[in-house]
Amino acid sequence: MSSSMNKEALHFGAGNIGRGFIGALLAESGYHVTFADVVEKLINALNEYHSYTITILDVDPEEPRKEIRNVSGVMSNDPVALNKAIVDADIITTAVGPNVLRIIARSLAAGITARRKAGKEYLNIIACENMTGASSHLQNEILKHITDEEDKAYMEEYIGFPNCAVDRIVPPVDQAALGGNILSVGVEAFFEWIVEEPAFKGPRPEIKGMKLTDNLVAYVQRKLFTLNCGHAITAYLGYLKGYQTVDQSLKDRQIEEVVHGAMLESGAALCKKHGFDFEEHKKYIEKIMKRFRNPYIKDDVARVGREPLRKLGPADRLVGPTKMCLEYKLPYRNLTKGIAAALHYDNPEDKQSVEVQNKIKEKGLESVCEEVLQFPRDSDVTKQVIESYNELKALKKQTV
Ligand SMILES: NC(=O)C1=CN([C@@H]2O[C@H](COP(=O)(O)OP(=O)(O)OC[C@H]3O[C@@H](n4cnc5c(N)ncnc54)[C@H](O)[C@@H]3O)[C@@H](O)[C@H]2O)C=CC1
Ligand SMILES: O=P(O)(O)OC[C@H]1O[C@](O)(CO)[C@@H](O)[C@@H]1O
Repeated sequence: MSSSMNKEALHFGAGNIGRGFIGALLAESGYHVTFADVVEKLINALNEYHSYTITILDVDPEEPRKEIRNVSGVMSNDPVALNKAIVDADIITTAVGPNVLRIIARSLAAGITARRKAGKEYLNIIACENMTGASSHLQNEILKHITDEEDKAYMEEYIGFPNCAVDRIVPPVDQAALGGNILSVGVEAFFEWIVEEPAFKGPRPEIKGMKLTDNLVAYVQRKLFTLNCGHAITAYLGYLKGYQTVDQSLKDRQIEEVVHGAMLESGAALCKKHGFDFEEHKKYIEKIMKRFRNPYIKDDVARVGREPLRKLGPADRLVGPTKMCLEYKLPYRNLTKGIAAALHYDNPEDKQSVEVQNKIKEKGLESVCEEVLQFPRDSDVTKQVIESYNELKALKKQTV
């Protein structure tokens, strides 16, 4: 560690979660936070103001605004400055999106070599993304760039990659309406950051709001298969019916029923798999429904539904819980409706949506179920998805 008075954190991704959640917790825990990003105006603003404002978008927040101080920025594509930040860091976190982890891995590999040469010891790198095993994935990507045996041994001994679950809704906001600047961010009051304790190397960092667990997979799946699952289904059904935001979509009883039903279905499987108490889990679902309805958060269905190809992946928020239901022979009718709605998601501004639509046109729905969802042809689950897909065609015609 640099010194107990001057702890250094490097956070990749000065976006919504970076500024509104993880970077903020690190700064509030006494770290100087360097944000690495590719957006020059964000980095310039961080280096000009060294602070920014967080507004809590919620009913009666205890503290409506917070000033986050002791922050700066570095361009992620400036190898010299970034390398120095990696060498100086006591902790590194990311919130860049799962697809970008592969890109930052090269710089992290170079930084790890530089740390070894500088005689630095323990470092933990925590990827805070909506993805199961994001830090392990980053570790594998970094290892692809580490060829020197000494570096490999050093990484094994000194660099930890604890996986985590991150939960806080941080949508893009109208920064002018918040009375702020380009760095201003609006967040819901709720947050949960749960990190895999056994994977840390060296002393555990003390970070306000970070909870440690030795059963991380259970918490990642609980969050991904409940909050993100329900959120995605709301977004895809909402888009199909012509709604703009999550809260508008949930005022539609038809949508609300499917979303709630899907979360109960995934919940039954999660309780079987991980031993959560079902009554407690139902309360968790109700709290999430309340968070989705937060009138102060205008979350665009296009943001929540972004990148449907990723969201339709076999371990992700829609297919993942459906497979879990299949494993325990539990019903999954609402989940397949959600999958079908995602397969209908036709937004020309979203590259992955265009890709999915083209695949369906070129190869047919059944092949897409096999290739993307990895459901066997002729299986009951594929039949249910196709049936729901055809039912939703009618819904599409009665757009509001
Ligand atoms: N916004 C939310 O409510 C939540 C998001 N997440 C997850 O957090 C991650 C980030 O999401 P958001 O903050 O919403 O996205 P965002 O788009 O607001 O932020 C991502 C940031 O990463 C930056 N970036 C892209 N390439 C980069 C690179 N090579 N080096 C450094 N920075 C780079 C972008 O310029 C952007 O500022 C995603 O994995 C998301 O699933 C998780 C929980 C909540
Ligand atoms: O960030 P992703 O994985 O694209 O998905 C969006 C989801 O992530 C969140 O931004 C945070 O969990 C939710 O608001 C939403 O369900």
